Amino acid sequence: MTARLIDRALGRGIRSQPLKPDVSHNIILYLEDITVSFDGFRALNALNLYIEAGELRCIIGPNGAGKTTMMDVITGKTRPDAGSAWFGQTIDLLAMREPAIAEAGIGRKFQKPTVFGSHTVFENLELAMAGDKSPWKILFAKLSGEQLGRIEQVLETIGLTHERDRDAGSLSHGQKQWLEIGMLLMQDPQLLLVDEPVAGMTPQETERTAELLVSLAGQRSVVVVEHDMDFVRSIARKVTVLHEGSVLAEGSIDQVQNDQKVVEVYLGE
Ligand SMILES: Nc1ncnc2c1ncn2[C@@H]1O[C@H](COP(=O)(O)OP(=O)(O)OP(=O)(O)O)[C@@H](O)[C@H]1O
Repeated sequence: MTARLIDRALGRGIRSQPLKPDVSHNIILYLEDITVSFDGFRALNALNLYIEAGELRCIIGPNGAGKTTMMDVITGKTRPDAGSAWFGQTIDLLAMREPAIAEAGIGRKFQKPTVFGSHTVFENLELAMAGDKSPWKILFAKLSGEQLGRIEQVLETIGLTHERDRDAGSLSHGQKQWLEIGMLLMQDPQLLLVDEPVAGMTPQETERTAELLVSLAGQRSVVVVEHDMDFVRSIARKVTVLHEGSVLAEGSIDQVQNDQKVVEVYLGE
């Protein structure tokens, strides 16, 4: 068996160490010919999508284009009828369940923040570090210097250092969203999927979120699904437009906004 086949076999099988994506070809996510049908209706239709290592990609598309379904396939929530999904060169996402996919390094931020309101910002990050260990154990255990350092680093990244002792429930909507991104960062994901991050945010919060997402890319890949075109313009280098379960256009925001097919799809909404 070649090394690649052994790696692939490991991706499917029992393992003692968490898998890390092999991005030696500079691609962190491969979706190829992914089709998902719901009662005969194709939510995804032979979708092909490639995300580069360190890239910040925005996914746009009219309602029902398949954006959520695509995220569901990547995270293992929905099984496609056909196609393949690889995390780097060696990790076969379609052979894994949701927790194993998260553990391999794919984090997903849903639209609605789900922080623990009666715990402080700091404790929320501590709890996020626990993974599948008992939350009580983590809250009452003494943190190692390394763990403390990681929490402080994440607090800095999400701009909540000065709010560390505040109950998460008393944060603004934007701050809660950043805390939840911070909770995902505690698991050090290599691919972060973010669903409509600026919905309901003030203009200042939106601007801060743009800076945060831009700062996260590079060390990891970030895929953002967003309807707010001004926001997309402010962060994206490359935009993918989905329509009827396939890629309609891909390129810079100017390229896709001037693409006749894209104009027709949005005008026809
Ligand atoms: N569980 C399901 N059962 C049946 N149909 C579904 C299911 N999930 C999604 N669909 C359909 O699949 C299509 C794609 O839905 P999806 O939610 O992926 O689109 P979207 O691009 O995320 O849309 P929006 O921007 O409105 O969130 C829609 O027509 C939707 O009604």
